[in-house]
Amino acid sequence: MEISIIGSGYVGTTIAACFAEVGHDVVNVDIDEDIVTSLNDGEAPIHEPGLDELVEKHAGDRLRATTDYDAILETDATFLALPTPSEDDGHIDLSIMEAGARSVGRTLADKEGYHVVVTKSTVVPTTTEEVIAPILEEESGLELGSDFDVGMNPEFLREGSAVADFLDPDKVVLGSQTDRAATVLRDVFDPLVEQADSPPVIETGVREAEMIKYANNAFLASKISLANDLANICKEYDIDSEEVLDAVGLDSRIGSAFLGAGVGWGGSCFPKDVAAIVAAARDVGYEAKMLEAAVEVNDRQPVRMLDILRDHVDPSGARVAVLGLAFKPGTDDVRNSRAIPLIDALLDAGADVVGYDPVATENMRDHFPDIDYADSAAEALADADAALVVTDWDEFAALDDEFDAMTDAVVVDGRRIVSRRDGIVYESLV
Ligand SMILES: NC(=O)c1ccc[n+]([C@@H]2O[C@H](COP(=O)([O-])OP(=O)(O)OC[C@H]3O[C@@H](n4cnc5c(N)ncnc54)[C@H](O)[C@@H]3O)[C@@H](O)[C@H]2O)c1
Ligand SMILES: O=c1ccn([C@@H]2O[C@H](COP(=O)(O)OP(=O)(O)O[C@H]3O[C@H](CO)[C@@H](O)[C@H](O)[C@H]3O)[C@@H](O)[C@H]2O)c(=O)[nH]1
Repeated sequence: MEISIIGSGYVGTTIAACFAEVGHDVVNVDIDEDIVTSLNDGEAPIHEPGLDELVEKHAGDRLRATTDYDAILETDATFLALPTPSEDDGHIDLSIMEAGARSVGRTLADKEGYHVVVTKSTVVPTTTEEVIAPILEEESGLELGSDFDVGMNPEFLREGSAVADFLDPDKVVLGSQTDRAATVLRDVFDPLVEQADSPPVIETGVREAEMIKYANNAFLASKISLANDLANICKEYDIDSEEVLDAVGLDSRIGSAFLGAGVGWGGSCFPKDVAAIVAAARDVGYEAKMLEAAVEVNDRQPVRMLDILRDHVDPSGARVAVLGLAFKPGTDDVRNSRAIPLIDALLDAGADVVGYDPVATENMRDHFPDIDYADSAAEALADADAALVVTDWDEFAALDDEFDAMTDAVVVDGRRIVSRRDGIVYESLV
């Protein structure tokens, strides 16, 4: 099939390369010339394991990129993989989606034959039908339901394992309003589903597909917050929370995934998506109490971490090493990293902060240009009065003699990853 994808970031590039891998002809449309050039040169514009190989393999053949929206005219379906950030009050900001839909609509005015426009981005329920579809109709002059249809196909990939997640999904969700659109979506996903050993395919309505994505992320984020709530209780009783949560996870009704207690969830999705569905629910008259509590628990974890630090060291004037700046290991992404509220609070308290991350230092410099950055964990720890471990990079598990170079070896571990205990003041957050 001929597929066009609007937006070539984490999601757009990954799905383009993977669709090409399963045999489709794909064109990426992005407003960023550098991204387009990089893709056409066979280089992935983002860092994801396995993506470089796929882009190199298919660029110039089944995969190409352009800034020209006219490219969508030669395709059967267009996926919108554009950002859906948060407004200050947590509501979803649809301005980029609306701009993309306007460009697609204007272009489709020249389309001969049927077309399906599929929302791939995470959008609150009714957005595709009540915001995107009317823009497409207005700009194209075409009729929804006969000249074209809309669909919704939420994405569940994780950063750091995006290619593997997309090619081998737990499920595929296809939301459509008409049989004709459902057939096109099925044709797009059939080759992927076949090679992925037939994961469940959920054919549903458009707003149901939109809601499944939020329910998924809200559930996972809440599961972590519940684990953190329970782990905080364990801490007060001096009970090993890992032992408790490992045992709880063995119940097949609960499962062990996403019970990793610690300093909480960050990243480009959980915080904005939980905030967006809470705000959307409020707009339709529902107070999402559980989700509000999940956010509250998450916001409190960094505060608890600093309280533990204060039990041992006065941060004012102290040199504090922050180990781990990325929102999770395996990525250089620092969006909503738990390191950000921690560093903010340390600076407010008058600490002298030195950060270290194996790959995310340059991205964190944009947030905190004035703190020190070390080239290794050893360098960060040298002469520090305390260390906060924020990201569970494997290399932090192996730290040992490096702690001996600290002035006061106070270590507060936000991810229960450090194994050294002797000769240091070690406190786990949970
Ligand atoms: N990142 C993830 O892990 C992930 C996973 C699942 C779902 N999502 C959702 O997917 C959507 C996209 O997220 P992302 O992380 O890929 O975003 P991103 O910021 O990495 O990429 C978006 C791309 O869109 C381009 N763009 C912006 N305006 C454009 C326009 N008018 N026309 C063409 N291109 C334009 C940008 O240049 C950029 O390359 C969001 O709704 C997000 O919530 C993200
Ligand atoms: O047991 C756990 C698991 C994760 N985290 C934290 O949770 C955050 C998110 O981690 P993860 O879900 O692995 O990364 P993302 O790439 O943000 O992926 C999430 O967000 C994506 C965008 O919507 C979805 O597609 C994915 O399914 C969903 O897992 C990170 O800060 C992790 O440190 C924990 O604290 N404990």
